[in-house]
Amino acid sequence: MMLQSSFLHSRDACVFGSNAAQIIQKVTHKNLYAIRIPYICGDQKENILMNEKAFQEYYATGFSHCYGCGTSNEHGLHVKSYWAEDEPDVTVAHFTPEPHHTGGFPGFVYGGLIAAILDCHGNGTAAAAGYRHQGRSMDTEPNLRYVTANLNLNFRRPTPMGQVLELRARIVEVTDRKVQMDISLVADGEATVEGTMLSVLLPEKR
Ligand SMILES: CC(C)(COP(=O)(O)OP(=O)(O)OC[C@H]1O[C@@H](n2cnc3c(N)ncnc32)[C@H](O)[C@@H]1OP(=O)(O)O)[C@@H](O)C(=O)NCCC(=O)NCCSC(=O)Cc1ccccc1
Repeated sequence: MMLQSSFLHSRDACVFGSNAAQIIQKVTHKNLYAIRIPYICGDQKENILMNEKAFQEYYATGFSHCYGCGTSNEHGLHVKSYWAEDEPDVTVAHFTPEPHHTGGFPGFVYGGLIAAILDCHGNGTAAAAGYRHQGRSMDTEPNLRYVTANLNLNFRRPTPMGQVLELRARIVEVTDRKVQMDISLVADGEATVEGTMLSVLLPEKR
């Protein structure tokens, strides 16, 4: 089977065996940063993860306990963000809500959870954008730490449970201190939540 990049984007694709191995090879060879992990099924998923580090996995230990995205928080949501494959200023993360993440509206996701995961995706994106702005990779010192200064969300329609949700951020402006983004949450190919976010770089001493 020919490996097409569109294949990697196909929403419900489930890749097994040699196809998954081919994808891993391609990822390693081209050093791609964004593969849609939820579209890969089975044990091979772990192999893909090993080849690609999420923005949050670069956070310094002292900053890795965030409830939304900290790799060291065993009770956390573990949002993991990556550069999108074909859009240089766009990042993506995927999140599958658990049954207890529902809101008061049965069958739909709790809005506060949506805000939390978009917030973490936005701050991860800001960090990645900040390093890129400084022309260095995320594993170099000093660490750049961004916090939310402003988060505006419009909940356009209810977000359904029981499926992988895509979190997206588009970088609008990067300065030495701030990263402005458009953010959205996509379910079933449709944006259910859209908004903007401003992340501000914390001074090193904080
Ligand atoms: C640090 C700061 C955000 C900014 O204060 P300072 O350091 O004194 O800096 P200063 O005020 O000089 O502003 C700098 C620039 O920014 C601009 N600007 C600022 N605000 C706004 C605004 N609202 N709207 C628009 N613009 C605004 C301001 O005009 C200026 O622009 P300029 O350079 O002149 O063009 C402070 O207000 C704060 O600590 N807030 C609490 C943050 C917090 O607790 N967040 C939640 C916890 S984080 C979390 O949970 C998520 C997470 C997940 C995963 C991983 C990581 C995190």
